[in-house]
Amino acid sequence: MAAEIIDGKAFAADVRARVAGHVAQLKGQGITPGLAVVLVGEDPASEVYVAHKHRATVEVGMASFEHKLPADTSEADLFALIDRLNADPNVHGILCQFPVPEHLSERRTVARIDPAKDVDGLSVTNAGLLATGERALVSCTPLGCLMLLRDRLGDLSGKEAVVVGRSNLFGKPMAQLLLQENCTVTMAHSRTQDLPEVCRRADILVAAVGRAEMVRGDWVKPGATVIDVGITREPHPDKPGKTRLIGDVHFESAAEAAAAITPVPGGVGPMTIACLLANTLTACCRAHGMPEPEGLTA
Ligand SMILES: NC(=O)C1=CN([C@@H]2O[C@H](COP(=O)(O)OP(=O)(O)OC[C@H]3O[C@@H](n4cnc5c(N)ncnc54)[C@H](OP(=O)(O)O)[C@@H]3O)[C@@H](O)[C@H]2O)C=CC1
Ligand SMILES: Nc1nc(=O)c2c([nH]1)NC[C@@H]1CN(c3ccc(C(=O)N[C@@H](CCC(=O)O)C(=O)O)cc3)C=[N+]21
Repeated sequence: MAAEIIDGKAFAADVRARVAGHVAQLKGQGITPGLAVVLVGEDPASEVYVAHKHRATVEVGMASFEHKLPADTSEADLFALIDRLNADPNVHGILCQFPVPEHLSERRTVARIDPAKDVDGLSVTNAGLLATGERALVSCTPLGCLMLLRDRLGDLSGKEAVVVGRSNLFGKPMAQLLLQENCTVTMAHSRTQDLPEVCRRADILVAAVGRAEMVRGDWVKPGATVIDVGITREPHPDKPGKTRLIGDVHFESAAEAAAAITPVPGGVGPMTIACLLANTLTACCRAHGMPEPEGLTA
């Protein structure tokens, strides 16, 4: 294997430590950043993520507000909670865990959240601010990927970047961030013709599709940096009853060609939660008219 493995877990720990330092300072001034996480229904995977987020929030010294609502919660009741959180000065960030039950709409839910507290960066306002190059709250996973890329490559100007996947949560904001860094950006998706050939152009290859091991080693340009965002959970081949996580990239073969690659787990995933905390800190600083934390925004 040739590639260096990008340790997202260690990098995320560093981000969280930096966030904790800022939080301690703010607390000295009587301000405690607060994050509210809303979970509707009882999806087991979501429960695990929400528990992770709660622990990480408390660990950096922030206030964590967890709101678990039953699966049959009406839109009116969900919106009433969001309205209360929007108005609560102790809450600086609001995240509604997705997916929400069928009878609710993610789009309408996101639209209800005050854009200044939209730490997922999903609102039309934040997406528009990012696209026009203005100060936004940026979706946590792309922000985490950008931090890893800057750390590894420094200046990204002129690099060929290919983003596979075009979701509002990841692909689109990732492409916007790379464009802002002066990359030449290609967005690929399910209708892209000859995806392997498109991927082979990339100095920076980012895969966020949700198809286990789709990106093969011969899709990777020698020396490229490969960021694997995809997460597929499947039964563990050796441990009955257990599951394991698989990325969108076939790790062994891609690592032969790449100069650097993120693993799954331990790559992008931990950065998502670290950046959620960073965004909450950023939203808190903005709410109080204070300077933003350096190195923790886009
Ligand atoms: N590590 C982390 O923190 C996070 C991980 N994820 C993971 O990233 C993955 C993507 O998430 P998300 O963006 O929300 O997913 P979506 O399902 O919203 O989007 C998937 C994208 O992949 C494209 N796609 C599907 N099949 C193919 C194919 N055969 N070839 C090329 N492109 C294809 C789709 O194209 P089209 O638009 O044409 O349908 C779509 O744009 C998932 O595995 C998810 O679990 C997501 C968020 C955070
Ligand atoms: N409103 C909303 N915003 C999100 O950002 C959001 C969401 N809903 N719903 C679900 C997806 C998925 N997601 C992940 C977060 C952390 C890890 C993570 O920490 N992964 C670890 C492994 C964790 C494990 O072992 O299960 C890793 O890759 O190393 C993964 C995925 C955020 N999402």
